[in-house]
Amino acid sequence: MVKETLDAPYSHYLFDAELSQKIDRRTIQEMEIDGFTLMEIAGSSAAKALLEDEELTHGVYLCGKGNNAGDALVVGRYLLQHHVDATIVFLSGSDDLSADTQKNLELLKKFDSDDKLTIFEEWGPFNPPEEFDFIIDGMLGTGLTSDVRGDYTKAVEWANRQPQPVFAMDIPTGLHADSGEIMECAIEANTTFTFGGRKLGLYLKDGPEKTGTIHYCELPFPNRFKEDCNTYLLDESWIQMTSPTPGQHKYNSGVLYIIAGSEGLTGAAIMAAKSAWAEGLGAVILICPRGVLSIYEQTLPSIIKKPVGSRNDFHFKDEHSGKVLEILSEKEGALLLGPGLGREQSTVQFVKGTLSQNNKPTVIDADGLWCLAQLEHLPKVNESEWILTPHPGELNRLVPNSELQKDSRLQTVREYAQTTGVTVLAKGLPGIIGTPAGKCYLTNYNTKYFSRAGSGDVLAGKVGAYLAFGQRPDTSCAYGLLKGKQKLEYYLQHHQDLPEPSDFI
Ligand SMILES: NC(=O)C1=CN([C@@H]2O[C@H](COP(=O)(O)OP(=O)(O)OC[C@H]3O[C@@H](n4cnc5c(N)ncnc54)[C@H](O)[C@@H]3O)[C@@H](O)[C@H]2O)[C@@H](O)CC1
Ligand SMILES: [K+]
Repeated sequence: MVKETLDAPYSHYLFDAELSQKIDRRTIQEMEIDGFTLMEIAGSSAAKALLEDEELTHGVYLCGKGNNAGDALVVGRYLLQHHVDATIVFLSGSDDLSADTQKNLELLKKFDSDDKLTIFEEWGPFNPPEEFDFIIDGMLGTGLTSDVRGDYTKAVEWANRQPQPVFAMDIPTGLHADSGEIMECAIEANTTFTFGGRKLGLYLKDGPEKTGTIHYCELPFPNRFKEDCNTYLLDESWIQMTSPTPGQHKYNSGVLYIIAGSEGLTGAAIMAAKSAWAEGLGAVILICPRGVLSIYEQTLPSIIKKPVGSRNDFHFKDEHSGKVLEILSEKEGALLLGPGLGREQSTVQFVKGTLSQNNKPTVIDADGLWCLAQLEHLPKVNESEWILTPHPGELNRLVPNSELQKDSRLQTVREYAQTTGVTVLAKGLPGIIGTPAGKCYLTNYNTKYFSRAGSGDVLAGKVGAYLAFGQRPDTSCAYGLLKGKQKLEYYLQHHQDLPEPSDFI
């Protein structure tokens, strides 16, 4: 199986406000495409999409005084040409608009030949038209620098109360473009048209609750200006999962060793093993304490079982490391360690002893992560490739001082992956993959279904399977996440109730 790379298309690059502004500036200066032209392209693409999808008759345009308002005015002009009335409300007056926005206001007035345009210079006297069928949010975009206050708050609250759909320019007003944080209040958009590059804040924290459908509109930014970007959106539009070609001998198509399970926690090992096996591996080899072997004999007929220790061993102990390393050395392949290991001190020592002499590409999940958090250093052989799959609580335990960075899970994941040289798959909304090279990939779907006990074991099994097929760590994480999404969507299409973790296998 050819190793895939995770090269996102430019449409899936995620920009923070600084990068957006920098690329705008460079395009204007070095490409000599002026800001007015960029605004024209932004607004006209949003207008075109609106005209294709909606039957519109009258819009209320809420405008600030920056370029975000300019985008809204361009939309207004195009729609006016299609006989859609416009009521414009300026929240900070129209005296000191940005230059391109001012120019667009003049232009809009010239296009109004039959009194289809009404303008309010401030919020106070604004009187909504008797009938209107949509609202355009052009109040604040990437230029938001502080909490939303005063008339802006009133306008946001008014818009959110209306039954009519709200279409946001670039990013819903009040949502921070970098963090996805709500700055006191934020527009709840039905659709967000995001220009030139998707804004990070659309996908982080409160973002997904506020944006509605995200519509990306391209601007003529040269690709080379985007190379500073190091965060990308992961979705199935650009990652086609290649299925493995089964090898001639069954061990040719991938071997995954699993070190998991202890008394009372054998379910985790069973879920992980079944999940990995379902991906079509040549062999899944479950290494277990001999005391729990009989449970697996009954439940995992297709899985090879390799017990260690005595019949009285119900969890992994320090002294099992030697035998386990011997088993691991028998075949090429990958390793998944962690689900259901338990938290005995002797297990922590076992994990340390085993990992410090293991060269296999390795996924570490659940109790495996708990054990790592008890150790002063990661017991990692220098060149070995590791994937850690923490949920938010596990991430906090793993990363020293992560309290300080609690506000930015993205930053925590990026820094941890870079400084430790491991790939991190952080579960949560969004799911984040962080690579040793400092790149991050975000998911854009709701992962709440995966937080039920058992789902993490299934995900770890999938990620381990792709690693065993020879995929790179970042690609293995992406495949695991997207496989989960596919299974979830299929389940929700065919059932009324919530999926069980086993439905993701
Ligand atoms: N060439 C460009 O720069 C392009 C910019 N575009 C649009 O322009 C936007 C960025 O424009 P700007 O940089 O002018 O910024 P904005 O239009 O987002 O807002 C900036 C203005 O809002 C004020 N402001 C900031 N925080 C506030 C708050 N909490 N309450 C009230 N007022 C506040 C600022 O003082 C400033 O006057 C993008 O989001 C995008 O919509 C697009 O037209 C594409 C091209
Ligand atoms: K906006």
